[in-house]
Amino acid sequence: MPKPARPFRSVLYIPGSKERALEKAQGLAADAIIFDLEDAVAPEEKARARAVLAQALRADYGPRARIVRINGFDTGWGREDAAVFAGHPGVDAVLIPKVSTRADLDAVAEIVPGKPLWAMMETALGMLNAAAIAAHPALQGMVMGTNDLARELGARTRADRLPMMAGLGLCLLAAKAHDRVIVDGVYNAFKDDDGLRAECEQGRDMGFDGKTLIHPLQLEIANAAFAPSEAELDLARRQIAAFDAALAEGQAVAVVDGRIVENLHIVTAKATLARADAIAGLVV
Ligand SMILES: CC(C)(COP(=O)(O)OP(=O)(O)OC[C@H]1O[C@@H](n2cnc3c(N)ncnc32)[C@H](O)[C@@H]1OP(=O)(O)O)[C@@H](O)C(=O)NCCC(=O)NCCSC(=O)C[C@H](O)C(=O)O
Ligand SMILES: [Mg+2]
Repeated sequence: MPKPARPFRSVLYIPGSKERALEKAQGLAADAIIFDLEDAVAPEEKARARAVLAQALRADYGPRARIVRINGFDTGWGREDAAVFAGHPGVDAVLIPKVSTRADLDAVAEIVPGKPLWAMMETALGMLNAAAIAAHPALQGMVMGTNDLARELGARTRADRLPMMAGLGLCLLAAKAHDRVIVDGVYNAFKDDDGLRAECEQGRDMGFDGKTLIHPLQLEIANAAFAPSEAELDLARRQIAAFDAALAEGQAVAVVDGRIVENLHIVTAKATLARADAIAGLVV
């Protein structure tokens, strides 16, 4: 499934059972919303949340991408979740939790034919199978589930996320190799702005498209971190101008700010400008 050109800087989870939050999200500056039926919904609330969400998704969420996280097929709810949202016009994609193998995607694709699939990458086996998962023809995006991954690894929370690096790296490589969207895991301390900012910057440096979030307070920081900065845009424009001038003189290399600029840097520069245009095109 080709990667959409739209931005995914901020991807906000909303429990499918919380009517007030579902309504509030129609006015929030999130690039995408994950409507959650899995971990954020208590077992006794699962059936009600499914019905509430099916109704809520008839509302206008504007340009925000609408992704429904269903329960796993190893639970009593997953298949019914998939069936209810398969043909729902308010659903852009279905997110499958704890994807470990390509067969996990096949099972859901059978019930939601034609709907783009997203995969929660949060099991040790999923990390090892990331390339095969990313190659699935129905897959559009990957979401890091760093809480579940930490649990499986028995890892401790560290500000530098060292225990996560192998998994994050494997999934990034897989997503990039197959041109899929990939968004980073959540930052649990939702009132800690400095911690969130640092983790967003780290994710941006690594190449993630954006970050999953759990609270509206986190939107502004993620939107800023995953958008090109003014300095990046200025550099991109100057690189393109300098390279065009070099080409006009029969040269394949220009120099900007003491660094060489070749065709491959122009690809990045143009992608930076395109990302800014896509963000500007969002009216939220
Ligand atoms: C974390 C929360 C439980 C906090 O809830 P609450 O105490 O109600 O927050 P506030 O009072 O500060 O809320 C202020 C207003 O904002 C709205 N709100 C809160 N959260 C959201 C949200 N996520 N989306 C939209 N709107 C939201 C409230 O309704 C208030 O509105 P108003 O009444 O107008 O003032 C809560 O934020 C929450 O439930 N967050 C989501 C938790 C969640 O989805 N968890 C599951 C995903 S994380 C995960 O599973 C990752 C992965 O799988 C892994 O393994 O890592
Ligand atoms: Mg999880």
